[in-house]
Amino acid sequence: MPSPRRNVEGRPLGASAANCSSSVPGSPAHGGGGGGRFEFQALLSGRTGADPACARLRASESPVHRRGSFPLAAAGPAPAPPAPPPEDDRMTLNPSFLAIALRSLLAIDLWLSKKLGVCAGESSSWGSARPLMKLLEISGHGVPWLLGTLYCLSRSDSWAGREVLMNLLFALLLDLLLVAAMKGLVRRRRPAHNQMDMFFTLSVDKYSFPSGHTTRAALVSRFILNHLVLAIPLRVLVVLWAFILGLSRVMLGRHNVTDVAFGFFVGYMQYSIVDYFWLSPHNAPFLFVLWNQQ
Ligand SMILES: CC(C)=CCC/C(C)=C/CC/C(C)=C/CC/C(C)=C/COP(=O)(O)O
Repeated sequence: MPSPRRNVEGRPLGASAANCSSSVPGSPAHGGGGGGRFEFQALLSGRTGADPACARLRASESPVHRRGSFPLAAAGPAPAPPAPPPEDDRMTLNPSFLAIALRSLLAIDLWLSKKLGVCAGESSSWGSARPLMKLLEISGHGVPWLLGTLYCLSRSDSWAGREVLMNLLFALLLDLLLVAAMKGLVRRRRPAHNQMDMFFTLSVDKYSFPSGHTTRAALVSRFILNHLVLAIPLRVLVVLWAFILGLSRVMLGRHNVTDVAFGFFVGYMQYSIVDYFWLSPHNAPFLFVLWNQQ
């Protein structure tokens, strides 16, 4: 004897639902094999069927409604539960499409990051390039940038130079603060193939999203390009440095690709913040007077 149709929870489907001959692919009547498939197909086709009664029945089989878990094939005719309009369904189904897209992106991210992590260890395929990558790492570290800026500020004898350096210092501190906040909020672990042998880290640096080196590289390079008069080859070099530094984070196995991509975006936007709140002797005279008294 053929076994009755069952929904994904294994409960037998009511005859009324199974009999709804549907033009909607993926519906149980279409042989779609369950509410999940129907949900995805409905999402793609953007319609729930011509017959409102059938649409209501199919909607009641969708996982959204299954959560309420009322048995469709309970003995005897049960009154149909009040179903929300199909528009509501589409609104609640959309997030699962987003979840599928995000999960796929994450899977590609992890796969690509592992493939690109060719300097993650001495025995990796590009392990001999690891010392060079670590040198690049130091070139984008917060400590040399902060100490270098403070040193230049102490040696600067022009107001214009001091103004630029003061804003660079502000930019570097803002970057440290924002990246620490984001890492603490997202708490994404570094890739499994990373060796935690980084020079001078903060406690949040056990997390990887976004890459602090990359935000700094994007911020500092945009800052330099906007405030230093440089010959074209040097400008190209600055952009290349930022790009290679970002790439080296993935090659060293420190980060996934999305940490670095988002890091570039964050660093770029941080410069816009710094530019908007640009400190000058007019809007922050106390800073410049304080510095003059040193
Ligand atoms: C010197 C002044 C004015 C202030 C010091 C402020 C301070 C606490 C500086 C700490 C600098 C620091 C340790 C930065 C961490 C850099 C780092 C390892 C980031 C991680 O980068 P990621 O690309 O791996 O995310």
